[in-house]
Amino acid sequence: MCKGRAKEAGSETRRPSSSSRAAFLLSGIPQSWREFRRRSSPWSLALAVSLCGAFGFVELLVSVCAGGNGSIEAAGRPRPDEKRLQTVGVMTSMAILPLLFGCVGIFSLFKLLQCMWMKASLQDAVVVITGATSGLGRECAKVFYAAGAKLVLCGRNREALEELTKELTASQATKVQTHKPFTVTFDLTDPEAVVGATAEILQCFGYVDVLINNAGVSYRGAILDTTTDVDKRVMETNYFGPVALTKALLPSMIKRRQGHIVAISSIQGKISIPFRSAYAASKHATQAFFDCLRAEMEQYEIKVTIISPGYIHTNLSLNAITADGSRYGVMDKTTAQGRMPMEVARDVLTAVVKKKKDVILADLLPSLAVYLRTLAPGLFFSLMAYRARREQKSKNS
Ligand SMILES: NC(=O)C1=CN([C@@H]2O[C@H](COP(=O)(O)OP(=O)(O)OC[C@H]3O[C@@H](n4cnc5c(N)ncnc54)[C@H](OP(=O)(O)O)[C@@H]3O)[C@@H](O)[C@H]2O)C=CC1
Ligand SMILES: CCCCCCCCCCCCCCCC(=O)OCC(=O)COP(=O)(O)O
Repeated sequence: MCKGRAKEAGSETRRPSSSSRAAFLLSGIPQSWREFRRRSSPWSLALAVSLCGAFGFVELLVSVCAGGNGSIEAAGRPRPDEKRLQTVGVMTSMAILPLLFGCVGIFSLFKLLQCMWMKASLQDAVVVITGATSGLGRECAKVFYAAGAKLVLCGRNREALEELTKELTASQATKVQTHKPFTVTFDLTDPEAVVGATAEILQCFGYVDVLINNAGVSYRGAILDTTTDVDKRVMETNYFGPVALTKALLPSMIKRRQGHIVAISSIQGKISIPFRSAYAASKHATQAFFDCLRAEMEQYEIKVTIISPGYIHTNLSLNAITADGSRYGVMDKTTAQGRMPMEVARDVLTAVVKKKKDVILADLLPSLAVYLRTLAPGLFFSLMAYRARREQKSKNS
């Protein structure tokens, strides 16, 4: 793609006509800035800013050493401490800008290096993503694909997985070497299917480096109205399925003494809110299981990351199941106002690369709620009871 892009840009600018040159000159600062940014790599920008800072700083030192002495001498014979004070004053007032430039430049260079290193560590890594047909899983597929990972995309809907594969291989917006993803279709609630799928997954590349347990379903309902079948279905999808898949893939990871298991949990794996009993229970169980797994797997050098996002703008509420097992089918306001799944997927990638153990990806209020639950449980429970009464009232009216 980079080659393709360079060609396009080259063909546009190789022989600019006088009218296009004039148009470029007249197009104003915003367009020129955009053009400048398009043509210059972030590396050269960061380097330029650092050099500006370094150059400014050196020039300042020279001028203070040379010019500073002259002016002080011309003004008579100042006392040595007066001279020192003047020099320090000039230095501090004039050094701020170049220092700032230097710091920004060095910070940008550091960030770019970090970004490069992060992406490089995923080059050719075998990454399995469950629930890749939709929402966060789909966006994870895009960011890991763009980082050069060898993907195994899992889901229940074969066509959706094939469509995603086509979309990924058609997009070439990456400089790294990419790989055509494999797809494995299975239902996480079917234990036999999970066993079969594990064999298929291992056949794709022979091993797995990263398993992202992302697939999940949410739930809306009052405990008193909810059938146990519904509780089981949510637990099977969000807990027993991912646990079975993880256990089935672990022996091959242990053999290689290498592997990384990721569980996409939820803020609701840390706090429970009313009318989400089955969902919150499944996510609390996820948190507990993968915390235990992390401890047990350390000796085999297998990493475990639990990610607990707040609301994300996906189909989760639409696909949620209700007390009687039917599809909820409503895009909740909280979901619609959630973070963009692409942003969250990037944070997932960062957490994987940095081998984080436990990550909360939520706004301030849900994050504070987690602390409130621990530090002042009584207050938290009262708030949740109030919330339950309020929601019940609005449902009844
Ligand atoms: N959206 C949000 O606000 C938040 C989401 N999360 C978590 O993020 C994860 C992804 O959800 P999100 O993208 O939001 O929701 P979506 O409903 O958009 O995606 C859910 C994915 O899970 C798959 N899935 C559901 N049931 C099964 C099953 N029985 N077997 C196999 N695959 C299944 C779906 O596949 P299919 O196409 O077959 O239905 C789909 O790909 C979930 O674990 C969710 O709990 C966490 C916090 C907040
Ligand atoms: C010190 C002051 C603290 C104030 C805390 C007040 C408590 C406010 C309660 C906030 C509750 C936040 C709930 C967040 C839930 C969430 O983010 O869930 C993520 C999901 O998994 C979404 O699934 P759903 O199906 O429920 O849409």
